[in-house]
This record gives sequence, C-alpha cells and structure tokens, in this order.
Amino acid sequence: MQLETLVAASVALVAFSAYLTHNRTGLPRIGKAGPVGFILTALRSIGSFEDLIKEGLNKYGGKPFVVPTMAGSVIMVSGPENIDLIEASDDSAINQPISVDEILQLHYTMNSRQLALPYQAVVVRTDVTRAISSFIPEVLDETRLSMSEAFAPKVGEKSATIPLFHTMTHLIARISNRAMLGTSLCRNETFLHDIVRFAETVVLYAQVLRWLPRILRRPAYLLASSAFGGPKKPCKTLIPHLEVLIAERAQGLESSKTIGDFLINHAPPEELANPELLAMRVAILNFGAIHTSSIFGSHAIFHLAALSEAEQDDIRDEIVEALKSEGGYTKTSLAKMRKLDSTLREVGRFYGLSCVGLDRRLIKPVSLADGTVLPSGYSIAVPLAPIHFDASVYPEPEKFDCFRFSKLRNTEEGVVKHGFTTVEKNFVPFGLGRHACPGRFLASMELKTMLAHMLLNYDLSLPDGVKTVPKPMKLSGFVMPNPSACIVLAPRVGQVGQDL
Ligand code: HEM
Repeated sequence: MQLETLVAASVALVAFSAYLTHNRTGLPRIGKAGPVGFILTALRSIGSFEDLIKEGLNKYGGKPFVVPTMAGSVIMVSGPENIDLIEASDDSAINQPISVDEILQLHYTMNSRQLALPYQAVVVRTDVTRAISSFIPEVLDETRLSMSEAFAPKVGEKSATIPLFHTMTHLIARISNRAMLGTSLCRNETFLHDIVRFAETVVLYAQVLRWLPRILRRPAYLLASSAFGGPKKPCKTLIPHLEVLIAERAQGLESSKTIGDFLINHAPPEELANPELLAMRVAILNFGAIHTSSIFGSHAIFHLAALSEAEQDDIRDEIVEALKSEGGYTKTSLAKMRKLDSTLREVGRFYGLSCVGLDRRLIKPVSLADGTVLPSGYSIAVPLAPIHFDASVYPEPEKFDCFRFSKLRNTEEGVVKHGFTTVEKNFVPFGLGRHACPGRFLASMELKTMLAHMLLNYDLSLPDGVKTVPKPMKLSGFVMPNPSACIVLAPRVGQVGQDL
C-alpha cells in the first residue's frame, strides 16, 4: 500500500471514530473526554458496565447521563416520572421493537420478519396464557421424568452433585418444549442440544455483531454460527416437525394442543408455505423461554439450597397443603405456593436479567419530566439498582430474603400484590407497559411446578464447605448464575409429600 493511501485511511478512520464517539446528546457522559476517552470507557463497559452506571448515578443523581458502550452511546434515564413515560409509550417515539432488534441483531441472528411481524408475542399473550392450566399436567410429567434422570445419584451413592446452571438450562429446554412442541421433540437430545446452543449464543453473538460495521455482520455471524450455535441446526429438526403439523391442519386434523399449533394458527400464508420461517418463530420463543427461566430458576435453587432445613420444610409444608387442598398441581394450588412465588420475585428484584431494564430506542426527540430533551436516534435504558434496592420500598435491600414477599402478602390485603408476575414501577424484571413480558405466566407456572417437585422429592443443599450462594457472573451488564457452581441433591425416599 502506498504511503499516501495509508495516511488517508488512518485520517479517515480517526475522523470516523471521532464522529461515532462524539457526544451529540448535550448530556454529561461517563469517562474521559474525547474519542479516546469514549473508546476506553466503552472497552471498560464490557466487564464493568454496572460500575460505570454506579459512577453516573453518584455523579449526576437522577439526571440522565450517557454511558459509552462498544455498541455506541446509551442514555441512562431514571426517576419515577420518567419510568411512567416509558411505561405509557406506544412505540411512536420511545420504541421497544427497534431496541430488541438492535440488542439481538435479529436481522442477522434470525431474520428481519421478527421485527416487521412479531406475531409470536401475540400468540404468547393470548393463546399460550389461556392454555396454561392445560399445560400443567404436561409440564409436571416432563419435570418428573427429566429430574429423575438428571438428579439420579451414581450407583452406590446417596446424592448427586450437579453443575446447576447447565443442568437447569437443559431441563427448562426439555420441559418448555413439552408445551411448545410435544413429547417427540422435547425428548430429542439432538434438538435440545442444538436449541440450547442457539438460545445461549444469540445474546453473546449479537453483542459482538454490534461492535462490527454493518457490512461485516452477516458474514461474521454465518462464520461463527456455522462453527457453534446458530438457528440452522435446531431448524433442521424443527422444519419436518412443523411440516407434519401444517399438513395435518390442511386436512382439518389440527389439534391446537401445543404452542407450535398456536403459532401455525396465527402464521401468515407465506410462513405456512415456508416452514423455515415458521421454525424461526419457534426458535425465537425458545430463546425467550430457555435463557430467562434457566437463569431465574438457578438463582432461586441456589438460595433455596442455602436455607436451613427448617426453612425448607416450611416451604414444603405450604406446597403439600396447597396440593392437598386442590387435589394436585393446578393453577390454584400453584397460586397458593406463596413462599416459592416470593423466592422467584426476590430473584427478579435482587438479580433480574441485567443491571438495566426497559431498553428502548428513541425514534423522535423526547422531553423528560424535568424538561431535558433527549435527541432521537439514541438507545435509552433504566438502571435497576435505584428501583430494586430502594430501602424505602425494600427494607434491607442488600439482603436476599426468600420470604420477603410472602411475609408482606400475609400482612397485607390482596392476592395478586407482591406476586412474582405482578409488574409495577417498583418491580421491572419483566419490563413494563405494552411490551411487558407476555411469557411470565408460563414461566411462573413452569418454575413453580419444577421447584415444588424438586423440594418434595429431593433434599437440596450447597456442596460441603460452601457456606454462601455463589456470586453471579456479570458481562456487559447481563447477570448470570456462575456456570461452574454446583448443588447437591439427595432423593427423599419415603418422606411426606414425596411425588405428590
Ligand atoms: C423468568 C422468565 C422471563 C423473564 C425474566 C423475561 C423477561 C422479559 C423482558 C425483560 C422482556 C422485555 C419487556 C420490556 O421491554 O418491557 C420480555 C419480553 C418478551 N418475553 Fe419474556 N421473560 C421470561 C420468560 C419468557 C417466556 C417463557 C416466554 C415465551 C414463552 C417469553 C416471551 C417474551 C416475548 C414474546 C417478549 C416480547 C414482548 C413484546 O415485545 O411485546 N418470555 N421478557
């Protein structure tokens, strides 16, 4: 290369990075000034996103501020009035789907139809939520079978020590696919392996794609996902399965029993004619279901295992009472398991999925409650610590208390208040407003069924010598259970409530 070309290219690169990293919001930003300061802070955001947010909150109080990330500037917004603004938004200025598209890079990791026609969210909000009662026996059956395999002690041993997060991910994939696609696919090990890989890698790959110029994103994803993860492999198993369902429907034989059937009922003709597109809908729902519930379930189990035997028995007693009063696992008996419900809500408060929530993209300028105008084209997010660790709402917020919400429900009126699936301004792990997670009712049913069955049929504890719940892993703000941490499970033979 000639020297002049090299100099011109370097100047262009520096000018381009100065343009990209210039703070055009008029808001204060974290990190040293100038493009180099931006890039260094963005690099820091990979491992220390939460620290940068803390720094911003301490420095600017409730005022909006900018955090540089490898994917560009993100404006942090806080305060109850601004959360109201996001909750009430109808996507015309503060937009959620475009933000999801950006975070998951749907155009590359799945396809652009997910943004243009997100009917899978409608299916979950309507048909799936209505069918939850009918899924309970299926979910219980699959829970019994899969746990008896996953938690079986080795010959001659009384207990099994298992890496929890990995095992939970597999269990959740199998159990939710019982509701999603039925017994044949949910027990197909190749499919489970491939769909878990896909679900686990989407966020990671999408993060890296966001750092690259657009032109490189498609080839980069094709290259990475052909080696590991990606939708191709799970879709290879999904497509023939969906073809059979579509053919049955064409002959008037549709059964509308699984989430796959519900998707087919809502699918536009071009997706029925091309099951590859339909398979992607199943894949995106699997992503939504597997990653989230396995994270929440693992945090909950670590904390249940750390309870004293008397406290665990207290939860067991409540489960047994609920099951006996309702004649088994039903929507009502699950609703009566308030201590389990409380543990899950505490997981949402204490960990959530990320240290920020309510990620949105501004597609028009927006005025905040204090009159600050945020320019369009930027991503915004809400730091969760000021909400979920507010001592005036949650006394002793730094303490994880499995019984925090069940105690409140015993002293206050109202069945729904303080429940795991109740979203409100003080509890946002499922988001808020028109896009609040529609799958939370299914997730709650699955997780409570699994945890109840596990507690009644297994003694659970942390491994010998481990006194406290393992610290979670944090990457770019995402919070995940430590994948190498284990729990110990011993079958409770001949105990009260066993296999109720
Ligand atoms: C503990 C489990 C779960 C957690 C913590 C969770 C969390 C979330 C969050 C934070 C959002 C974005 C909300 C917003 O931006 O306001 C969301 C959206 C969504 N979730 Fe979940 N989720 C869970 C389980 C599930 C399950 C099991 C399914 C499906 C079977 C599901 C399907 C969806 C869908 C379709 C959306 C998009 C809604 C829309 O854009 O209107 N989720 N979820």
